[in-house]
Amino acid sequence: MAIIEVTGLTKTFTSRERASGIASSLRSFVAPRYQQREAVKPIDFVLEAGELLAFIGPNGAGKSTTIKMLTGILYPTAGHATVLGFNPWQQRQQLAYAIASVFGQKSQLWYHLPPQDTFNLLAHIYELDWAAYQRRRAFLIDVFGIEAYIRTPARKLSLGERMRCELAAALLHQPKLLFLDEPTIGLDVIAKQRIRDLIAQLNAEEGTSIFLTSHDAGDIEIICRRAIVINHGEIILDAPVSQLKREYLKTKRLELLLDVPASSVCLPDTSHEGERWHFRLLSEGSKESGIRVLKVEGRQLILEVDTARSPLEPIIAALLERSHIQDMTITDPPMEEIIAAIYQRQIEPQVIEEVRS
Ligand SMILES: Nc1ncnc2c1ncn2[C@@H]1O[C@H](COP(=O)(O)OP(=O)(O)OP(=O)(O)O)[C@@H](O)[C@H]1O
Repeated sequence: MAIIEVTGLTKTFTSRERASGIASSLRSFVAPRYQQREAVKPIDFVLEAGELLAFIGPNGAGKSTTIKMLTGILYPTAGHATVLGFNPWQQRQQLAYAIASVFGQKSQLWYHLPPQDTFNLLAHIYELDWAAYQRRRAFLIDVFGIEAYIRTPARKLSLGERMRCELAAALLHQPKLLFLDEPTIGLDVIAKQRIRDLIAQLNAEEGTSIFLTSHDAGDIEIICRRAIVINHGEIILDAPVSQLKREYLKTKRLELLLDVPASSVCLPDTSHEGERWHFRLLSEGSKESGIRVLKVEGRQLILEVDTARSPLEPIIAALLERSHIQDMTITDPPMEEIIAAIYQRQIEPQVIEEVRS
């Protein structure tokens, strides 16, 4: 069953051009000039019940604008959408009882109140049956492991503790659809993993559909099954996350701080391409190993590893044979790079076709 149906949904913002200087300001006051920005071009998609969707794209792509239209905060310029059978901008109040949203960058807990008081307030706002609410609250406190924090004012909680409370608060009224905007931003590795596990558990046990936006490729890989990629207001890819992983999320970035000069443990091959060198892991690596050196500076070494061709463990083991690793981080490529790769992949066949014809 489809819970979100979007056809030709469009949003164009019109804003007044601001002039600098008194004369120009006066002129623009008398004869204002407007500029238009197409934040979301006509987009179409359907989300089925129980799906875990990543709605991703670089800064300014149109993600928040789309979410705002789907939650009834913004009127679209054109197009249609139904969310759980409601027209979001005409039936915003009814829709609010069936959905929830959690923003990593914006707390929805009352800042000076302990989460427990916020929970009680939300129970009144959502007009929940008090006995059912208490059972639900006890269940969420247990699942989210937040018993120790719910009597502490939200402002005194760590970001990870607060995010768990935010999620619990959003789920009190058992929404069928949860919008998550950067739910793990600023969290450490352990806290991120905890939030991701909880979201996956929620989907598996309660069938809650997830509409997630994030710049963290880890959120997308671990939580979601399907990804819609939006850029400049247009959907450029709608594919299973497994395909995205296979084709675009296959590299990891390995940043190391060694106790010896990085150049002494790696031998740049003579066949380097521009700024990027092929990497010979002394006797073990080769050009075909799927490893690229991105930076060799002092004791810092940054590698990009195609994990489908070269697992990380032997690389780390080989480096440990030659040096002590003082610090190490393993990250996913930035979202901007993933989008650039998607574009390149889409443009290449067109270019080949154009050259052929
Ligand atoms: N109220 C507004 N008035 C004018 N332009 C706006 C308004 N809100 C958003 N925009 C513009 O619309 C475009 C899309 O913005 P949007 O916030 O949807 O992007 P986003 O994908 O959510 O980006 P981010 O990842 O940075 O949050 C941007 O160019 C932005 O400047």
